[in-house]
Amino acid sequence: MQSISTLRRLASIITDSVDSMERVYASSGMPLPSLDEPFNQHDPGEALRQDPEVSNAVKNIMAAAAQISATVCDPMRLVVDTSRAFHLSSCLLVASNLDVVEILREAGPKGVTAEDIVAHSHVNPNLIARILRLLATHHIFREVSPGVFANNRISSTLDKGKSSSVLNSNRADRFIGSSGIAALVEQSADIGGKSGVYLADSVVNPDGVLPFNLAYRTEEDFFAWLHQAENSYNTPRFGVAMQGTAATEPSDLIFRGFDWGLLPQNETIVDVGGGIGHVSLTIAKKYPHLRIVMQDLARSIELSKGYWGDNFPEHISKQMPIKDAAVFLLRYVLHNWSDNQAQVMLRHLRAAALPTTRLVILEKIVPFASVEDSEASRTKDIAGAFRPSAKYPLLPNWGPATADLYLYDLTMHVLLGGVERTLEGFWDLLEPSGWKLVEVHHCAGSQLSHLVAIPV
Ligand SMILES: C[S@@+](CC[C@H](N)C(=O)[O-])C[C@H]1O[C@@H](n2cnc3c(N)ncnc32)[C@H](O)[C@@H]1O
Repeated sequence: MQSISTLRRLASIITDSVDSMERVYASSGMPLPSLDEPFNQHDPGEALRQDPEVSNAVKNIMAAAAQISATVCDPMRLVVDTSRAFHLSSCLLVASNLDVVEILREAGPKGVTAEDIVAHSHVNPNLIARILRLLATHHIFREVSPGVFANNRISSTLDKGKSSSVLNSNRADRFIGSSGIAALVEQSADIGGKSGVYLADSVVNPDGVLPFNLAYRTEEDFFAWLHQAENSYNTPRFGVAMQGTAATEPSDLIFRGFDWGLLPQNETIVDVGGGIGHVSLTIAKKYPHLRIVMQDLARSIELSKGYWGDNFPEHISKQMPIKDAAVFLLRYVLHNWSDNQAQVMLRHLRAAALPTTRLVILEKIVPFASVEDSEASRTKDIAGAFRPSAKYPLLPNWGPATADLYLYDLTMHVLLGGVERTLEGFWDLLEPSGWKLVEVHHCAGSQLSHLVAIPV
């Protein structure tokens, strides 16, 4: 009985959420983007997903739909299907590697046969059809008629924006100028995927060797390995993949927390581990009165000079002082490292900080999958820290609607021994390193938060 009443409550969460989405879309005079049409990032209907009412409804629908499926399914089948979920990741990698999305874009909505998709390669068309069918079954691509495939809203996000012939003739530059989603997907499914299958071996490894090191038979850490000369394809792909992480976020996310505009003329922002510098470039374009200093490994700095040269040539910093920093910006940096390693870095930054320096961390803050007693937490007095949980019977963290947090967490672990932290985890990291967490900004429509710390 209880299961049926829970099922009804979940179903009504979905109905109520669809009603509120309908209201917002109708009052904005926009249709909801169709699953069957290619994704258009300039469609105002896509931007409307950032509306707080819509983003809340989306989370509720995703969480309730997944919970209904888990409630009604054959549990043995669900657990066996989950053990084979890695096929989805590797099929996505095949589709992206072979530029299937661009070939399908050129073919249009009627689609194209698997034979035509691989006409210029030695790839087996039957196998490609099976690979695309698995993806289409999960709403990535459409099988418009038997053996004929077309893009849909999900698959087309992989579009690198070039013709298939250009992509085919210059593989080295295939990600340059793209949104970064294909690079992110390939980095995740390729190096992340190969590493991930070693998790079980690594967990019981007596020397604690990480999955990445087992998979790639190397003793170097992921970044040192990535920057080796023989990985010249993977290094720029990683840089563009980081841009892809920004493409999955609201485009103004960097301006939805710490107020960069309050920094006086010529103040310095040090983009620590800034990669190609796509985040600080966004800040520099809006606030050209600020100085940006990039700090990263030599090869990343080289790539960042090319990227800034193309996008904002007059603003490239030629020097690397960090003693006068107004802000140390760390986006997706601390999560790469274990607590011990991250504390070493934070202590170095503390030693270089002025009393007025701010540490601005952009990372995901991981909630528990259970109810949290926020009043009992030592982080309860931090301004902006409170974040609501989903209401029963939904999982408090909205279940699979926030799965990216936990997928990132394990990605960081398998590659680097890194970790996505809870808010208390950040507190415990910062406090012994000489920093006090004073503000948190959770951003609507995003899992990425701004955490602001001051030197103590
Ligand atoms: C996950 S990426 C984040 C890049 C960028 N902050 C962003 O948000 O797109 C981590 C960055 O840390 C850099 N990194 C790794 N080890 C480093 C080191 N020892 N010194 C400086 N940077 C390092 C990597 O090259 C990479 O660009």
